Amino acid sequence: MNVPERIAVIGAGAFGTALAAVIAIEGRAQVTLVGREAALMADLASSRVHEAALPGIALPERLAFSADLSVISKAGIVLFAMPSQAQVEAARQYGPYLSEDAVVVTCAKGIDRSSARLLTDVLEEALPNHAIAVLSGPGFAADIAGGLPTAMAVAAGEHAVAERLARAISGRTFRLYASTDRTGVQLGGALKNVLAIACGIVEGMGLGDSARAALIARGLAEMSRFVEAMGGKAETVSGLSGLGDLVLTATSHQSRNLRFGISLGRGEPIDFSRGQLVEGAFAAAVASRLAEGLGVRMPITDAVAQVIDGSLEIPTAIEQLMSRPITTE
Ligand SMILES: NC(=O)C1=CN([C@@H]2O[C@H](COP(=O)(O)OP(=O)(O)OC[C@H]3O[C@@H](n4cnc5c(N)ncnc54)[C@H](OP(=O)(O)O)[C@@H]3O)[C@@H](O)[C@H]2O)C=CC1
Ligand SMILES: O=C(CO)COP(=O)(O)O
Repeated sequence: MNVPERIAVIGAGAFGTALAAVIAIEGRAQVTLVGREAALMADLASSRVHEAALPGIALPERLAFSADLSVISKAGIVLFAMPSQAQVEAARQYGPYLSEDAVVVTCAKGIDRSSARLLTDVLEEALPNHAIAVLSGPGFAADIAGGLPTAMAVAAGEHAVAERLARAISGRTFRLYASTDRTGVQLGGALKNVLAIACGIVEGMGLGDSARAALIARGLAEMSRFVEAMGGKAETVSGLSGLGDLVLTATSHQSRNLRFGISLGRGEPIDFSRGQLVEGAFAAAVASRLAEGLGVRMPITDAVAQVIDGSLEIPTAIEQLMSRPITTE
């Protein structure tokens, strides 16, 4: 008889809670959602609803909640579901509690800003004795937790590890595809957020759906160039964590990145105090800098980075994008 996997999901925000819930509901793995606020975890255990992160969605009875870090040491699979810029700190905080053979899976969509390195690289350096994987792809936390059909990719250095993760985490409504392209899978998630901001700007300015489609197609082209230059595979970009997530995030108002772009395009003040995480606002500048160093053209990402840092006005950005030299596709 197979022993059920023990899985710890660290980070009790929208995505961590959704992942923990969708894995727990299958009953094949023992899942604990680990948050850093003991009072919240106790409340979740009794109410079975995370009103702040996933309002109105019932969390399964089988899901355990804890703020006690010792539960991490019982897990063979540990998901890091906190934002990108908190992942390095998380490795420091939770590394000492990991069991010897635990696989760590980053579920964030971004690039480490302070080091300008991939999340899997910084995690590997911080946790050298652990296999580091990445889970990314199209899927809003509310859809996943609500039991709507969703599919994502999980990539590890070794195919057997990626397959083990895909089997342990997938269920009837949430399906994972195994990959060994960690670079492609994580950059797909990081870059689609930047492109979703660009699509939001276009929507906020009322430039039309044709402009959005052009941005998606040209954005995908620059994403492919960048992923290949960083050592990933162009074919990953045409999969779930590339085209799939780009189409979702660039078109759905559920996306925080798209909504952020819409506010920029309308010239509305941006209120970060509402606690809305906009990963693309962090990734734009670092991707743009990395691309420049690699000699890769990323005009849309560059423009988003400059609009966010205030060095480029939106009308000028659009004029620049439209007046680039005529080239082949
Ligand atoms: N929401 C979604 O639909 C999806 C999100 N993602 C990705 O998942 C990541 C997280 O996003 P999301 O869940 O939406 O964000 P939220 O803002 O909803 O939640 C982030 C959570 O991370 C917690 N956190 C931050 N730092 C730490 C830490 N050091 N240790 C433990 N917990 C920590 C926060 O805790 P506290 O409240 O205590 O600050 C908060 O609960 C992002 O990279 C996002 O791109 C991926 C797919 C879908
Ligand atoms: O990554 C997501 C869906 O796949 C969530 O997108 P936002 O972070 O823009 O809300």
